Parts: sequence; C-alpha cells; structure tokens
Amino acid sequence: MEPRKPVQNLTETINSLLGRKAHFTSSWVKSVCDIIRSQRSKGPSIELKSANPKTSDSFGNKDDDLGGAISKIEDELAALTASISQLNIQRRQVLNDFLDLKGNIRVFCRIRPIMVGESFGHFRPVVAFDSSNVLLRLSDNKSKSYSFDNVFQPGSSQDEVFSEVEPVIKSALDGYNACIFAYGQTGTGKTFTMEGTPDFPGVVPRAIEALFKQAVDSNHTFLFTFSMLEIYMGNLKDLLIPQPRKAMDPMPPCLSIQTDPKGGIEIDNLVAIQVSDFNQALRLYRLGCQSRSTASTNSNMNSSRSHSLIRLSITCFNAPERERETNKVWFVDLGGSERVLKTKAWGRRFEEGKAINLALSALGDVINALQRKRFHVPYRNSKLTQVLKDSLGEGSKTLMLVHVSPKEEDLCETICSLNFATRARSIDLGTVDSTEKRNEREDAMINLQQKMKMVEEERRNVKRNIERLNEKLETLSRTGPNSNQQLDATHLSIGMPQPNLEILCNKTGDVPIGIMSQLPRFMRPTICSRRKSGVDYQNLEEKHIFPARRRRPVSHRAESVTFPVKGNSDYSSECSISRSSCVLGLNMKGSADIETEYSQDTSECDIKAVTFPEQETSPRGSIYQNAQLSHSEEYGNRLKNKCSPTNFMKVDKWLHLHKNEPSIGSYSYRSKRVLAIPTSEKKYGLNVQKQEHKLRDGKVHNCNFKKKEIFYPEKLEKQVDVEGIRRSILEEVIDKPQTLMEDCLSKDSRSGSKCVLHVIDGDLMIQKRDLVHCPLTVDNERGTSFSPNICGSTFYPDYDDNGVNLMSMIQAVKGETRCPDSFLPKNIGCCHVLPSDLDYSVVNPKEDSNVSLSSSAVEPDCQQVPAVIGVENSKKEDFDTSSRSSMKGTIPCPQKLRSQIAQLMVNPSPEELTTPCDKSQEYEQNAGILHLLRQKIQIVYFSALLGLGFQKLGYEHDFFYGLML
Ligand SMILES: Nc1ncnc2c1ncn2[C@@H]1O[C@H](COP(=O)(O)OP(=O)(O)OP(=O)(O)O)[C@@H](O)[C@H]1O
Repeated sequence: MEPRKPVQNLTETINSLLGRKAHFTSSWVKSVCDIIRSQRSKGPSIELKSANPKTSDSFGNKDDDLGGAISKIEDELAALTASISQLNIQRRQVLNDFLDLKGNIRVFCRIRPIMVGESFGHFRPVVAFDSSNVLLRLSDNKSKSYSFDNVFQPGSSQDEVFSEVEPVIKSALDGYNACIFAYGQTGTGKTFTMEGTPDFPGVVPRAIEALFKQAVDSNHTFLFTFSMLEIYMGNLKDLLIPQPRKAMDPMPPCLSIQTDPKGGIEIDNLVAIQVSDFNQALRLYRLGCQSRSTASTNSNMNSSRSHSLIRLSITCFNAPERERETNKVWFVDLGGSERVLKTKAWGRRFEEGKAINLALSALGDVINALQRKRFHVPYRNSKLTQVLKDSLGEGSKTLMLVHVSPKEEDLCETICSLNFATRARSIDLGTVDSTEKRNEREDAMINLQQKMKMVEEERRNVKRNIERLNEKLETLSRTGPNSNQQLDATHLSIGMPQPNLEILCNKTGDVPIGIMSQLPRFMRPTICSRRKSGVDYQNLEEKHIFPARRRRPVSHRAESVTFPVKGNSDYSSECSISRSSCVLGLNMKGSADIETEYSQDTSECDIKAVTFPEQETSPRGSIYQNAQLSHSEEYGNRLKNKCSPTNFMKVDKWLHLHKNEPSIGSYSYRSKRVLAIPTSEKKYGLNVQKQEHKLRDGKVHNCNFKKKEIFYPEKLEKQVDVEGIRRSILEEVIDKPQTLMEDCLSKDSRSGSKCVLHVIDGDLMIQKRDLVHCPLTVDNERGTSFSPNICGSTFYPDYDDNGVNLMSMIQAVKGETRCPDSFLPKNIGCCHVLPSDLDYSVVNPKEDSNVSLSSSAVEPDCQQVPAVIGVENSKKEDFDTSSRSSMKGTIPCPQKLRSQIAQLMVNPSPEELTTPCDKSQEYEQNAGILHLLRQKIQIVYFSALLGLGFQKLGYEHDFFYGLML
C-alpha cells in the first residue's frame, strides 16, 4: 500500500535532517512510525501527524487557529516595534536637547577631601564652594571665583559624580562619540574618580555597566569592543597586549593614528576585544590598569606618568535613529599636571612631567578652539588630541572633571587647574547669561527632563508588551504545527548577543585570537613602576592566569642600560640606547611615507633597552623575532632582509661595549674594540677542529681547520703577536676614521663596474649561518679598496676556516692571480661568499645569473687550491665549461695572503681608499639614507672618541636602520 502523505513528509524531513540524499525505504519509515506511535501512547511529548485522515483534518483546523493567532501576535509586535522606534527617536531628541542646553562640553570640578595624614599638619583650606562655584582664597582679602556646570564637594560620592556622566553614556548609546576626561594636579584624585576602588568604583566601571544595562534595555543588538592604551612621553602603548619583559620577548606592534576620508580616527594595531558583558569588560579594564606606567613622585606615591585612554566602541546595525553605526566613548585619565619647580622632578620624571604638561596644554587649546568655534582647531599638536580628534568636535559629547586639592600649599596648582577648566568652558564666558536667561534655561531643562522621564516610561511599557508577546509567540510556535521552524524572523531580539571573547585587531589582524591566554604578561620593569590597581581586583583564578609582575634586580636591567653622560645637562641623568627604538624605528622606516602620524615620536625620550649578548640564545631570537612582528608580510620580508640578527647583534654588542666603557674615546685598545666586536664566548681556540660541512650539492665534506681565538682586550698582547692582521685592521680603523666612514658607506656596487664581495661574518655567523655584508670592495680596473666593516669582526674566522678561498677571491678580483681573472665575468657585480656551506656565489647583475664557487675540495692549509665553479640557476648555459676549467688556478698560501691583507690594511694606497665611482654614483650614494647614515656614524664615532654619550647625538631609529643597509 502506498504510504500516506504525512509519512512521506516524515521521510523527507528525516532525510533532510540527517543531511542524507538517498531516501529511506518505505518499510523503514513505517517501522520508525510504529516506534514513535508506541512512544506517543506512553506520553504526550511527541505529536505525530496521524495516518488517519479524520485526525488529520482536525489537526488542520488546529493549524488554522494557531496560524491566525500567530499572525495576530506578529502584527501586534510589528506595531509595538514601530512604536518603540519612535519612542527611541523621541528620547534621543529630548536627551540631545537637554545636553545641548547643558553644553556639549561640560566642565565639573571635584575637590579632593583632606586625607588622613594631612589633617595633622599645618593645613588651611583655601577652597570654598557651592553647587556651581568655587571660591579660591588667594590672600586674606583677595579671592577669585570660578564657575562650573557642577561642583562636587570633598565629601561627594562616586554615585553623585556618575549621575552627571550618565546622560553622556546614554548619548553614547544613541550613536554619539563621547569623551570623559579627568584632569587635575597630580594626587588630586583623577584616578580615584575614573577607576575608583572595589568599594567605590569610579566612572569607568560604572559607565561600562550602565552601557551594557541600557543596551539590554534597548530593542537593538549592540556590539561592544574594548581597547585601552596609554600615551607615555608622546608614544602610544597598547595596555591590553603583553609588554616585553625579556629581550627576546616580541615587541608589541607599533600603534599609529590613521584618519579615514570622513575624518574618523582609527588607531592601527590597537587591540580591540569584543566584550559581551560588563564582567568581561571589567576584567580587561583591570588588566589594562595594571600595565599603566606609574611612579612615585614627591606629590603622589603612585602617580600616573602617562595619559590612559579607555575606548569602548559601540556598533549597532539597522538602527536608523542612531547618529552613526559605530561610535566610541573615551574615558581619559590624564596624567597629573605639575609644576616642575614644585615636584623637583629631574631626569625621567622631569621628561614625563614635561610630556604630560605639553599634551595637557594642547588639549586645552583644542577644547578652547572648539568652544569658541574657531576655524582652526589645533588637533595635531599632541598625540592625545590626534587620537581624540573625532570624539572632541561637533556632534560629540565632552565631559571634563577637573580635580583640585583643598590645601594651601597647592594653591598655585589649583589656580592653574581652575584656569584650565575655565578655558575649557570659555564658550559661556563670552556670553554670561543673565539671571532671567539662566532661569529660562533651567526651566527648559526641567521640562526636558520630565519629558524624557515620560518617554522612557512609555518605552518601558512598550518593551514589556513586546516581551510578553514574544513569550506568547514562542509558546505557540512550540506547540504549533511548524514547531521545528523557529520564528526567528519575527521574533524580536531583545537580549544582548553573547559572542565569544574575541580580539579584533585593526586592519592587520596580526594579534593572535588566543591572545587572552597570553594577556597576563606585564610591562617590563623600567624605571617606571607599575600601578597596583587599587585593592586587588583579581580573584584567584585570574591571579593564576595573570601572574604577578616582579621587578627585576637592578643589577640585571638587561633591557634598560644606562650610560653616563658627560654633557652639560643639569638633569639628563639617564641616557640609554634602545632596542625598542631600534625595532620601532625600523617599523617606522618601513612605512615612513604613508600619511600615518607615528606614535613613536623621536623627538621625545623613549624607554630604551640594549640586548645583552648572553640573552641572545638564538640567532633568530631577540630583536629579529620582534622585527618579525611587522604586520605587512611584504614589509616583514623586507625587514628580514634588512635586519638580519647579525646586524642587530652588531649594534647590540657594540652598544654593550660602550656601556662597559664610561670613558670611550681614549686611544686604548678598549676603545678600538668598538670596531672589532668580540663574541662573548672564547671557544675559538687555536686548536685544530674537525668540522663537517654540508655542501649545496648534498655531499658532506670533512675539513680540518684552525679556529681562531677571539680578540679579547686582556689577551691583547698575545693576540697582537699571533694576529697582526687584526691589530692592523683595528689600527686602521682608529687612525683613519674618515676613511672608515667613507668606505663603510659607499660600497654598494651592483650597479657599477666595481665588485663587492659580501662575506659571511664567520666569527659569529658560522654558527648562525647568516650573511653579513662586509664592505670589501674591489674595483676591477682601478684596483682594490678594502673597507673594514664598522663592526670589524666579519673577517677573521673566514680567514682561517676558509680564508684561503676568500683571499683567493680578493686576489682574483684584484687580478693578482690568473685564475680569478678568467672566471670572473667582466660585468660581474657582486660576489657572495658563503663560508657556512663553503659555497661561493657570484652574481652577474646584467645577466642575472648566479655562479657558485664550490670549495668542497679546498684544504685550508694547502697551497694549491682547486676551485670549482658551478652555475646555480637556470642560466647555466650562459657559462661555458671551458671557463670552468680555467677557474682552477694557483692560490697563494694563507701566510702570504695574511701579509698581503695586512699590507692592504696598514698601507692602503690612496686609490685603494678612494671609492671608485663616478660623480653621479657619488651623488646617489650621498643622497638619502646613505648620506644620513654617513652623518650618523660619523657623529657617533667621533663622539665615542670624545667620550660623549649618545643621548645628545640624535642616536635614533634611523641610525639603526642605516646600519642595516
Ligand atoms: N574623593 C576622594 N575620596 C577619597 N580618596 C581620594 C579622593 N580623591 C583622591 N583620593 C585619594 O588620594 C590619593 C591620590 O589619588 P589619585 O591617585 O587618584 O590621584 P591622581 O590625581 O590620579 O594622581 P596622579 O595624577 O599622580 O596619578 C589616592 O590614595 C586616592 O585614594
């Protein structure tokens, strides 16, 4: 018998549910139906359409009733939704009018209470106040009055303060950008107001809570993302990502401020974490607070030395009544304004204070210009105003909470703060309201407040109705015939979305999604200590995830090395060289032409660090790893090429040497070491060692060679005897600094007629297998000029290990031996010597072909060394085999080569030391980065000789970058 229709439907349903394409057999379906029927008789939970047509009819009637009820509810819901949308628009309008009357830039004053210890000393309050005025007693018969939108007296609660902030938060949910600032003298309670304590939570936690609450109340679905950064000495720092603690920790990506065509501001690489509830946001907020730069000052034991900015981005789709789809609220805990004379800050504290004051004054200028509706608003004067640009202007809500101290000794600072606040409020100053006008305004505000209350009440009612109808609809749909079809389309989503905690990284998205697990890594201990975020917010679980930070012992401040400065500065007590600047500088360089305004302001001091050799356990570690954090892959590759670990290590080691030498510059061997960097290990003894070399063709070659002892100052006498060449190199370097500079900078000859021999830095790199460019320049026609590398170490191990080959190349290029003349093509551009695998490659720039010189058969101590050339790339046919045979030749013995090189070093002929290039080449070389690098090296070199520190030499990222070229 043919199965009935409902059963056929069941087959299809089961098939589709199981994702099966093949149909079940009718007998199988029948047996399933029987099982279900038997189940049905046991309980009412499963309704199955009966095979009986009669029953089916009765169900059909039921369907009609249900369908009618559902559609009625849906109609009602649609009407209520339209109504709530209208009410939303109305509420938004009323709120906006209210805020307009109050002023889009509103300034409050909070007076700090007298603290416990203070009341025992000599204390005379100088501040009197009422609800909107502050009266300063300047002297016995003189006082000055300031007026504000509201004045919070010393005993005011966090609740009271927040009540003034709340309308702005509501406005933020309506799509307006908003900024809430805490401004004031250091120690007056800015952080207390913004962050609060667990017992007295401040504006930020309350505002976040309110935002989430209001979002739940709303009939829209919102998406919140949380970000937190600080501006420390003009640099942006993401507070939500792990800060490097060790030299080998990856450097955080560089934050840069970008402006979109519509004038919106975005911070590239700033981590934005999607948060779905208050607790998630709070957890991130606490985490960020812990990473803030704070330090003890004369005025505050735990003073914020930076501006901290919390950003909550709010996105809401399909809400036409909102001002914009995505808007943001900024909570800004500004650094404490301070008078340097008073705080007696010096060194870094002084620099920090200066940076804070500069930014504050720029902020004052911007707010003042906005208030006065000036045509030009000077946003660009500080990073702070650049970041906040789109949240400060028209259509944004701004709240400034100015904090003052009631103490007489702080009177000057109080005056400064109140003047700042007055400036920020200046729109009202020009048009001082008459009492009548003020009363009118207040009446209007009261009316608006009442209207808002009514609208909100109505909205609540409508919302309740919507919820009720939704529940009803859900019940009906569960019991109805189409129970398996969810009524998603008509069901109004009231609740908040619950997305997983997820990181949104602007543009590049390089920050790993799983960063939350890594988050609890804390900012390295610099001279700035870390803020303990009030009473410990963390629960045990969090503590486990976020291990406590520990200050490193001062004796091992591996990341911040301080150099003594012999300058005439009174207060620059610290002067350091920065690993971070190095890397960041590189990052900057890499995209320097983009319109980005970089956060790493080179004019301002930075946290500086030097990598110690012992920290470089891996050649790919340390800064190189960090450099790999670059976000563009293309750029990352460029960076890899330019910033080999070798180069970084050179710089680091070089700096390390300087660090150990307070009196750099005397003509001692120590100072000469600057140019001949030793490795930190003494493993290159004069013993004969066996080493296995894997050749490119896959064969393994065992070769005996002598490893050379590294140049150590204490062993200098011995070394000089044994290694006259080294000494010669060093002497050359010292005696002819100008030559060194010239030579170091002018030897890229791929485009010219001369040849450059790029040599592996065997000293370090034999182990690490990296290429170092040694400026060993050879001109085919005019002779050879040799320029020792600034780090000078590149030459030695090659000399013993396979220096024979290297030397043969030099000889070859010089034309002193027959063999190279024959094997080097006339138009050769560049030779790469790769001792790590004992292969040499010769690049022909014109033909773009690679010839490799395999030295597999080379025995370093042999006088006759056969060299074999093999063609590496596809253009093998360009080289005929006859040329290969002619490549074999006589190569001088190592001893002879040694003396030849030594001679070259000690007595270079003028031609040899002159760069053989024509005027246009010279111009090219002098232009751009080469010229810059030349200048930098010269400055640093001479300053080293004179015993000066680096700080004053503009020793910045471009210098490091230059060294990588
Ligand atoms: N209204 C207040 N009620 C209770 N304690 C307060 C209040 N304002 C400030 N304090 C206390 O004063 C001390 C200094 O406050 P806080 O660190 O917030 O100052 P600050 O302005 O942020 O300083 P800085 O700019 O140096 O960071 C803290 O111990 C804080 O708890």
